[in-house]
Amino acid sequence: MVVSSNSEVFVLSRPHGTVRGGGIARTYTDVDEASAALRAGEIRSLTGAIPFDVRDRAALVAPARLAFDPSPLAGSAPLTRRAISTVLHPDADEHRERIAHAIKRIVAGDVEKVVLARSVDLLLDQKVQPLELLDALAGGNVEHNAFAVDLDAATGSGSWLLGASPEVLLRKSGSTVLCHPYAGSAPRSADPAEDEATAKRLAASAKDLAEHAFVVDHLRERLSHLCDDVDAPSTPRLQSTGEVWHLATPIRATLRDPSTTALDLALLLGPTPAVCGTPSDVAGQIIRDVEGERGFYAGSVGWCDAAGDGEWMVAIRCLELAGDRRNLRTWAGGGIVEGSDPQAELDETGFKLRTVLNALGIAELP
Ligand SMILES: C=C(O[C@H]1C=CC=C(C(=O)O)[C@@H]1O)C(=O)O
Repeated sequence: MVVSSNSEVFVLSRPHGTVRGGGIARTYTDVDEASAALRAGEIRSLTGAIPFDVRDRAALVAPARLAFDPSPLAGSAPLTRRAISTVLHPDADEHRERIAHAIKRIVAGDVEKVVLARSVDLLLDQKVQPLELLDALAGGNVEHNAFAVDLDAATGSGSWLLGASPEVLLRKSGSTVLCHPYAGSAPRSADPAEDEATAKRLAASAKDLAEHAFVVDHLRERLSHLCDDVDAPSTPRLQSTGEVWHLATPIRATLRDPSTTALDLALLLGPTPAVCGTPSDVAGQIIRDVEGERGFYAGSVGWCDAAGDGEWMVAIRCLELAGDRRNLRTWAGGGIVEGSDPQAELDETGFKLRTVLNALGIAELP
């Protein structure tokens, strides 16, 4: 489809700068078609979102303009919306049961890790505009990470995907590929001593280290198909957002063919076991059976230019804002491994949901 519009359709704010896509030269719902058009030089760049299940409709746009600003978004204070209706999918009891069942499948040897998520539908008391919410998300993130993607190419309903993901699926520049996977979580605390103790417990938690290792192993293996010198430290580092402590590993690799595009790398690497599981096919099937369609949650969001350079984030800590600008859905998931505890995993979805709720100014869910 060839369409035209002058407005902004994509913004990605990162500590090293902000990328904006404006105007629409072409839209693509098929990732392979988009990737082929980019490689054939038919389009100069691509921005947008890839769904969790790559067979679903993507929201990719060849923008009329792709602009780079060397600063992240300054961000704004949180908004002051209230939720006048809240629906949880599923409720707490059912989520614990789903986790207990997943642990049984792991013990039975069917799967090693599976990431189970739940979602929350909110109706806001007042409309919120996508770029206004983007600023609030950027303001609430310590590194000013935030993204906003117009999903209209896929949904035709004027919806947007917005979030403040800390997790870099990949950043590609020339022949260098950087990944920064996150897996393993604990809540931040307002009490500095407790916060530090929580972080230390996370860094030493055998269950979280195992959960993390599945992601690093997957990335090493997938990168080795296209890269030499895949380099990752053997022990993850602690990283924090305002709401969550995480285990994270910086990975660096060198492409054998520097013309490989960032979009093709995103398709090769994602969805990683940080959002799906191990083995990927079995975990993906369990997720589809248990949760149904995830849409763009746990897919990826990013951009790619004519040289194939670009950056893609894992689409977590995010929400889909409906065309009416008052209805939205947000998600949170957690990696389930053999040592997981259903109540602790349920609590983890609670503190991960805070990223989006804090930006909206919503204090508590029922
Ligand atoms: C799947 C999510 O987080 C992933 C990223 C970091 C830590 C995770 C964890 O500890 O389970 C998840 O793998 C989410 O926030 O919805």
